Amino acid sequence: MGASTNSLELNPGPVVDESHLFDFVVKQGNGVKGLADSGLMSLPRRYVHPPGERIDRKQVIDASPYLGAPIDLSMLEEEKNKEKVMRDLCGAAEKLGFFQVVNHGVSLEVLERVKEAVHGFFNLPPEKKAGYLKGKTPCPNVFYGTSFSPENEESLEWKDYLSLRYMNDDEAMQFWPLECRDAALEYLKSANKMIHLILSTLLQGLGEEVDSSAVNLYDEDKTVNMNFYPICPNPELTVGVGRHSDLTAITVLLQDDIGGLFVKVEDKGWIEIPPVQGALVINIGDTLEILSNGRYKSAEHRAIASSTKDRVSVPIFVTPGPFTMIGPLPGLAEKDDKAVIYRQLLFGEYKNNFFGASHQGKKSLDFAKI
Ligand SMILES: O=C(O)CCC(=O)C(=O)O
Ligand SMILES: [Fe+2]
Repeated sequence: MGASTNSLELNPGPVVDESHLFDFVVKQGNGVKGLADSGLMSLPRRYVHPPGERIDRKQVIDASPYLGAPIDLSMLEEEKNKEKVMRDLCGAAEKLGFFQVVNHGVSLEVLERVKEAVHGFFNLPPEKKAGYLKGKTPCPNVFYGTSFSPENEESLEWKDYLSLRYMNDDEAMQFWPLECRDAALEYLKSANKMIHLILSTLLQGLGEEVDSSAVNLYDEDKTVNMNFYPICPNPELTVGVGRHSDLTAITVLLQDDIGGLFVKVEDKGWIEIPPVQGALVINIGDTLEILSNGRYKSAEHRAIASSTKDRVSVPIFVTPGPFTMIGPLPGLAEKDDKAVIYRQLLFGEYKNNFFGASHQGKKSLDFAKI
């Protein structure tokens, strides 16, 4: 390893100089990948999370009572099966807020290519990735980073990411890193139809007051994130991504075959979403919980790194544009015989608040509560 990529003196052991570590990982852009590559034997203290925040696999409960079989989306096009599939999708959104889908229109080849592209980008030399750090990146919709909000976090997360917000083809062709550009665009474009279909189905499930064309408002903005969780010396002491809910309407998540994604079942415990070859994970985000006045659940989830392999995941975050108002849809509270629990606010306000704090479970939703 050259001196330029490893300015950190890594004595194996849990304590390394704190400010030097932060500079090396966050500011210089070496990321946790840089730490992992430096031959670290044990987890630096800054990555150790309090015991209650760690994922103890022994405490994970059986998923089968809560997570159904992957839903076959092609059946939405068959008259005789349509009603049942709609009920399955809306039921999963109401109960767990997480489900898996198959026959979703994104081919296996596209899924494989995008996972490979994540490895391609994160295996670049650190100085190349650092060119995309916030403050250096030539395009504000394309940035590379580590953890979630390092400046606001007591304990850091064992994850690097590249965020690609789609505005138009010209911008993507010019600014998305070559190592992953085409694969990410192909993935996003082939997922668009499915995203629209799932969101319209979920909005229709909220009742006839909802005009299904409203879906265009809520899937206007899409960001592909490439998450990279390098091999970790002590994954049981840290988190890859801490307990959080997404700010989205829905998130489409591709995970690789390593596993390590956990979802909270309220009052019961945590289940693991098992990797299923060719399936995509869909989860409800805060926006849809707010629009549905709490009927659909934005589920708390988290992920863990592996001690033997680099793990990748590729979420597509589907959100309204910043100037779209979000709030419980008209008539819904009366229909569900419930009080109105969320206020009306601009999605942009919600987003600013969301990214201004560290991951703390579903606390993000408090900002929209009445
Ligand atoms: O890596 C995963 O499986 C989950 C990632 C995630 O929750 C996120 O990026 O919001
Ligand atoms: Fe998430």
